[in-house]
Amino acid sequence: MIEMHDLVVKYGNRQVLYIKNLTLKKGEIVTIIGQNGAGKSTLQKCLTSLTEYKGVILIDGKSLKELPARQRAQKIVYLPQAQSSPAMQVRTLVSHGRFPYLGYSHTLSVEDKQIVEEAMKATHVDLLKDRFLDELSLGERQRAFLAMVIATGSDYLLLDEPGTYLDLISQHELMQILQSLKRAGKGIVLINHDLPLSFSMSDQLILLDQGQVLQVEAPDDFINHQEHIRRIFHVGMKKIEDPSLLYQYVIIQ
Ligand SMILES: Nc1ncnc2c1ncn2[C@@H]1O[C@H](COP(=O)(O)OP(=O)(O)OP(=O)(O)O)[C@@H](O)[C@H]1O
Repeated sequence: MIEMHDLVVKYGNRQVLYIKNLTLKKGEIVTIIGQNGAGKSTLQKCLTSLTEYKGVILIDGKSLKELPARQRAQKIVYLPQAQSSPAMQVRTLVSHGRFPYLGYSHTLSVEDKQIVEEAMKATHVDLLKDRFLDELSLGERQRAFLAMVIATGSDYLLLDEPGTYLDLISQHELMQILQSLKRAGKGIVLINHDLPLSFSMSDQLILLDQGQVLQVEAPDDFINHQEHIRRIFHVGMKKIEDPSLLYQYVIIQ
């Protein structure tokens, strides 16, 4: 479980995040929604110590600030929205996911190699493993970074718009991968601007506005209390229980 108490982030004198209390659980997909600049990425960055913060973040009962880097990396991994493309092959990038587990020799064990292979298969980059990242399409590169994140085996995966650049089929496959990681007990924390998708695949939604949590509820409860959604996004949401629909939630006027 990730617990946050009195979390404050300031850039200069400007406070961009204040969270009184918030809990994220394992075995759930939680999506952070909100307008541009609401503080979604800042919240994810705090959880991996990429941004300085005041307050308390506990990961499975241990203070994030006191967790050694290696243990932190085994617990929690963050995939930002935009990545650079280091001059390396796909297989090398994905192997980096195993770094927190390597000994002094920095060599991958048979098990590490198997985990890397499985992660590449899951995101369909196994056929691209010898290719260099800067020679890949944006969607192929995104899938390679997702494979690296999966290869970490971390308990919590923080993904900022993981579907960016993915075609429709790859997006759908990504959702299935995330659902299976959730079933395996991982805590998945997403940022997503696609409301129907966020509502359809999440156990909980966190609505952020101007750096503060306005609402934390399951999608069906958001449907029943959607004043904040309407004010912020100027649209409403509706659930349509039709099994032929890919997403059971749609945007309405
Ligand atoms: N390094 C920084 N220095 C100063 N201000 C920053 C910095 N990073 C973010 N901010 C500001 O903090 C606020 C929250 O930014 P954040 O990136 O968390 O928003 P977001 O909800 O993820 O937005 P988006 O949907 O556009 O990605 C914004 O007002 C942004 O301008």
